[in-house]
Amino acid sequence: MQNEMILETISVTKNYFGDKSTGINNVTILIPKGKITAIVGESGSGKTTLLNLLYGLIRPDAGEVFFKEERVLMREEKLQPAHEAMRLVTQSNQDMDLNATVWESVRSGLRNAELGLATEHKKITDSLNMLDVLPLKDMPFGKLSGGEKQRVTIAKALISKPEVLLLDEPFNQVDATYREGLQHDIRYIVKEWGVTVVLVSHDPAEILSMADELIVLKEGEIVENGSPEELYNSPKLLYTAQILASSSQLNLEDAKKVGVKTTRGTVVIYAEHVKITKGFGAKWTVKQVLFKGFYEELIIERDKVYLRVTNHSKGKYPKGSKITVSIEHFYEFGRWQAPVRNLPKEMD
Ligand SMILES: Nc1ncnc2c1ncn2[C@@H]1O[C@H](COP(=O)(O)OP(=O)(O)OP(=O)(O)O)[C@@H](O)[C@H]1O
Repeated sequence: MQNEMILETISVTKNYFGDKSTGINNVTILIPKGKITAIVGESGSGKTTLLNLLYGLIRPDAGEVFFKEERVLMREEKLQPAHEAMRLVTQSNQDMDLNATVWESVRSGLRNAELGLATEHKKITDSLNMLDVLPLKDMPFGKLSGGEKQRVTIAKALISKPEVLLLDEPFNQVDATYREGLQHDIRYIVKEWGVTVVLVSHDPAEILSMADELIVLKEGEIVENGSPEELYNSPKLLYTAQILASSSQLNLEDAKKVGVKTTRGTVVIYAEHVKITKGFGAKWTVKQVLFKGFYEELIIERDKVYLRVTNHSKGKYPKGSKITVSIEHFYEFGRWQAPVRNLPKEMD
C-alpha cells in the first residue's frame, strides 16, 4: 500500500541574498504521514532552510510547499507564524522562558486560551507524561539539564496535538545516555498519536535507528533518498556513505597498497566491515583507540594508509598492537556511479 503524504515541496528554491551557493535549490520532496523522515547532509547543505520552508517560516524564492495539498501560507500572509497544524522545535530553545516552571512552559504551548481548567490540566499532564517529565513540573526551565530541556520543549510543542512535528537537531544537547530514551519516546509518540516527524540531524547513529525515510541534501540539492537500510547498505554516492557510516576513503594508490583492487576511483570501507585479529608477523598497527561506549573505534595504519575499524572486544587491541586485517566488502565509486559490492579480501 502506498504511504499517504502529508507535506510536499515542489521545485522549492531559497537562496540568501541571491547567492545560489546558499540555501536550497529546486527541491521536490514528499513527506509520508505518520512516519519519521530525517533530512541529513553535511553542515551548510540546507537542512535547516528546508525545515523552515516546510514550516512556512521563510518564503521560497520559487516553488511551493503544500500541507495536505493546500499551499502553506507564509508568516506575512497570516497572523500566526507558520502552520497551525505543525510545530517546530529548534536547537536553541530560544522561545522558552528560563524562569517559568516546567508546567507553565508546557502550558504556554496551548493556542486555545478558552479551554476549561480540567481540560487544560489533563492536556498538560498528558504531554508531560508522554515525555516523562511530570516529576519536574515545578522546576524552573532554566535549571534543567540539556536533555530535560529538550523533553520539556517537545512536550510544549506536542500539547496542542500537532499533525507534524519538525525537529532541528533534537539530540544535540542531550547526553548520549539519555539519547536512546528520547529517541524511543519520539517513536512511541509517532505511533500512539499518529504525529508525523521531520527531523534534521547529522548523527548517523540516531538517524539510522530512528528514521523511516532519509532525504540526503548536498549543496542545497537532494542527492539521494530512501529507507535507512537502502541508503546504508547500497549508497549510490560516496557522500551518502560518508554521512551514514563511520568509514575510511582510500584513493586508487592507497587502495592498491593495502591489497584492495579497484580501477574506478575512491574506495569506501565501512569501519564495521574491517575484521581484525592478532597475529604473528601482522603488518597493521593500532594507532588510536577511540572510546565509543559499548564498543571502540580503532584507527589502524599500514604503509601510511589509515583505516577505521569497529571493535567490540574492548581492550583487546591497545595502541601499538600488531594486527591482521581482512575486509568483508568495500564500495567503489567512480564518477558517482552505483557501488560495486566486493567479496571478502585477505590482505595480509
Ligand atoms: N539567514 C541566513 N542568511 C544568509 N545565509 C544563510 C542564512 N541561513 C542559512 N544561510 C546559508 O545557507 C546555507 C545553508 O544553511 P542551513 O542552515 O540551511 O544549512 P544546514 O545544513 O542546516 O547547516 P548546519 O548543519 O551547519 O546547521 C549555508 O551556506 C548558510 O550559511
